[in-house]
Amino acid sequence: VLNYASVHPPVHLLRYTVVQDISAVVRALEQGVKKADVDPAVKAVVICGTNGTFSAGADIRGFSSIQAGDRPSLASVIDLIERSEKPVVAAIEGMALGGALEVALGCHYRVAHAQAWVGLPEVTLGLLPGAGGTQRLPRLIGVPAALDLITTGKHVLAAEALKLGIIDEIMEENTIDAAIHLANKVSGQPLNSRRLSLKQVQSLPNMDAILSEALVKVKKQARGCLSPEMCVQAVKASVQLPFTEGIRKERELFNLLLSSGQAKALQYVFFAQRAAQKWTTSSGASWKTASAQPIRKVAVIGLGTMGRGIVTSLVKAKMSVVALEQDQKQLEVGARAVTSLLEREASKMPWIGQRPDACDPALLQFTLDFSVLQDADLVIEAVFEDMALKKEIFHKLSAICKPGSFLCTNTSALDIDEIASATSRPHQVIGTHFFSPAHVMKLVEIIHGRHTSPITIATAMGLAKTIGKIGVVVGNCFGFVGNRMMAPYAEQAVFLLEEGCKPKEVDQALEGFGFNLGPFRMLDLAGLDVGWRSRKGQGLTGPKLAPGTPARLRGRRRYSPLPDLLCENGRYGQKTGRGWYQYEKPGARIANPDPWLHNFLIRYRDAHHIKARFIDEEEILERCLYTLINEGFQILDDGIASDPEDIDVIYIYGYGWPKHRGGPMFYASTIGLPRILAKLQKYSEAHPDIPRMQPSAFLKKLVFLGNPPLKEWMSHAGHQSSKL
Ligand SMILES: CC(C)(COP(=O)(O)OP(=O)(O)OC[C@H]1O[C@@H](n2cnc3c(N)ncnc32)[C@H](O)[C@@H]1OP(=O)(O)O)[C@@H](O)C(=O)NCCC(=O)NCCSC(=O)C[C@@H](O)CCCCCCCCCCCCC(=O)O
Ligand SMILES: NC(=O)c1ccc[n+]([C@@H]2O[C@H](COP(=O)([O-])OP(=O)(O)OC[C@H]3O[C@@H](n4cnc5c(N)ncnc54)[C@H](O)[C@@H]3O)[C@@H](O)[C@H]2O)c1
Repeated sequence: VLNYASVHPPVHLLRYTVVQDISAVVRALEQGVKKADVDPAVKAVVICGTNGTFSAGADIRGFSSIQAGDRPSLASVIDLIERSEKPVVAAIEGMALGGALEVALGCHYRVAHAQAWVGLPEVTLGLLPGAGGTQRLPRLIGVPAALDLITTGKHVLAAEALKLGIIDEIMEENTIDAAIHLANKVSGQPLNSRRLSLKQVQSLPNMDAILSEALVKVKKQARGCLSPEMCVQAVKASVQLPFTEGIRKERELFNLLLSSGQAKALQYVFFAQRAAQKWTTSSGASWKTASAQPIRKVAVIGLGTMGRGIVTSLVKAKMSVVALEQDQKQLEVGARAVTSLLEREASKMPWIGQRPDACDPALLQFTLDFSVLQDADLVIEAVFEDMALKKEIFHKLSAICKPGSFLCTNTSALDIDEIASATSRPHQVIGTHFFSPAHVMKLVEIIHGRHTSPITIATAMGLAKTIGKIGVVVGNCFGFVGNRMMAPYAEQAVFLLEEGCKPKEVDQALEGFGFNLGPFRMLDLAGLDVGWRSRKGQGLTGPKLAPGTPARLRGRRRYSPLPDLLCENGRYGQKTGRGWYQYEKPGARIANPDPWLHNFLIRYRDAHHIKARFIDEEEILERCLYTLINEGFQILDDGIASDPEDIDVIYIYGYGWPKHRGGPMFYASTIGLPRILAKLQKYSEAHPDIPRMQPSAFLKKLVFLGNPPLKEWMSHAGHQSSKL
């Protein structure tokens, strides 16, 4: 809320706070500007924020209550600012995001502190800059740069903003004084050349191509998310239409997005991600009371698929890292892989490559010697998914590492308590489950065992934040949250192959839904051997399987041996160049359908007397997604996740669930729980041997209670005390 307006004669200073209720600020800005306009003692106006911050833009929570016809609109007040006959200067400290940058674009001059940053992040909230930003920015900095900022929502620092022409001056200190000085200096000068609405967008010979290429690019990346495409359309309007008509088009597109379910979903994710940082446990420990210990040196054990990505993430965050392997050959392979990942990352971020301190080799040490781990503040184990091996390593670590060291495991599913039992410090043992590829994926599931201390949880969460990841605290059970839900999803995908689908058909349906990768491409990337090892560990296949067990049954449950058969044929996915697809060579990324696999599936169905049938996209989606969601309800009821938001954050940042669909639990709430229940009932009747299709008791209860909104679900959960 505009909380302070004081006169620094002859400059009128308008201050407003960080995140604003649009209507209150808009009203206050309107009054302030009008007052300054009519006061003959005022020669110029400076608009600034409080406490070193210009503004983070509109209050996102307020969007749900914006009514058509809300007056005065932010856009009209920005017009008022621009039309003012007295120069208006924006003094930007901290950040100017969204509507705040739009206010600054309405000002005649913009001065920023060197540490300030600006951006139009609306696209990430399922919207577009709705107060003239899509029309003024292209007029100020040209179409290509405006498209880049508006369609990605990226923030730029003052120096870059100056280069782009967004701001006029950078100050090392005292931005407001500098703005007042500038306002005094320009007072009385003509303002038309400073009014962006009067400017033409700079014409370019290849403008049509720029706009159509931008459209193709955003459509390809958006996976069904509408806002980037609408942003391009709005910028296109700035090129093709006069300012006022462009503004009308911007408003039309904004309203369309505002009323779309996608904007609601993306705004839900914004808050869910933040809520996930505020963890609590049933013992009363929480983010408020537990403080993270400083972590300077981290050791990573195992430089396979996951270890190398984890090391890369740590080095990128400038942490000192020791990486350990089991033998010289693996160490060399791992070291080469890390080096190449770091080089690739540096080439993606040239500004890092230019910094002399970037990826300092002194920060990274490769070793075969466990004793080097002695002074590590925190160790992350990423060896094979094998309980005996992990326990052996944790036993060793417990003896070698200094008493304060935290011991983390990257296990995908194994019991944290059992791993901790191999140490003399179970309170310092925790799961830090990174996702593949670990240098890219944002999620780390933080799994605490029965004895894990609050400080250990806080430290693991702190480490995740330091390296730019999103930690979500979950309870300990087989597969935790993400993989426990992934199991019925992947199981359905394989059952669909048995029944007649091809991997590509299943992947296409789920990629069409918006996933980064369909289940088979994802499994090939992660490595089929990881699941195989786990199934062998559980006695579902391999030497521990009781002789005479039918190939497609485990107990009375349907089982598909297809993934095991692939592994027995040496098909581990991308790493071996063959999996559910074929690849040009081991490690190559482009998945091509493999005739061998299709023939293999035909022979498999014949051998098991399965009659292939046509399965439509609706059935593929419902069976894969609704069984996953069903497990999510079970997880909530068991207290393994503390709320649906945590599950959604896990799925968006760990499994490539399309953000504009808000995560599986949010998606379920938009479909309606009665429909999910009815479909699960239908499929479980058709497949009584798939217990994971039987609707969870918690889902049934919520439907019985009248399908309450997601925010109320947990008040009906069955568990007495959270396992978290
Ligand atoms: C600001 C950040 C960079 C800070 O990051 P940091 O890591 O320091 O902290 P947190 O992220 O943890 O945040 C702390 C705390 O603050 C909450 N919060 C942050 N930003 C917002 C916000 N914008 N709104 C609400 N709450 C916010 C956050 O949730 C945390 O609290 P919590 O309790 O959850 O822990 C970072 O937070 C950040 O990036 N924020 C988002 C910034 C952003 O996206 N800004 C843009 C907002 S959208 C906008 O400005 C839209 C404009 O284009 C204006 C459009 C005007 C529309 C008017 C048109 C109406 C049309 C209606 C139809 C009428 C028809 C007619 O009249 O004709
Ligand atoms: N691959 C994935 O997508 C994925 C995702 C999340 C978690 N995980 C989990 O991460 C862990 C590692 O999986 P991965 O896919 O990286 O396996 P991987 O087979 O690619 O790599 C394991 C590495 O550990 C090394 N190793 C084995 N024993 C060792 C020892 N005694 N000392 C030092 N190094 C040793 C191996 O040489 C190998 O390089 C597993 O627990 C797995 O379940 C895997």
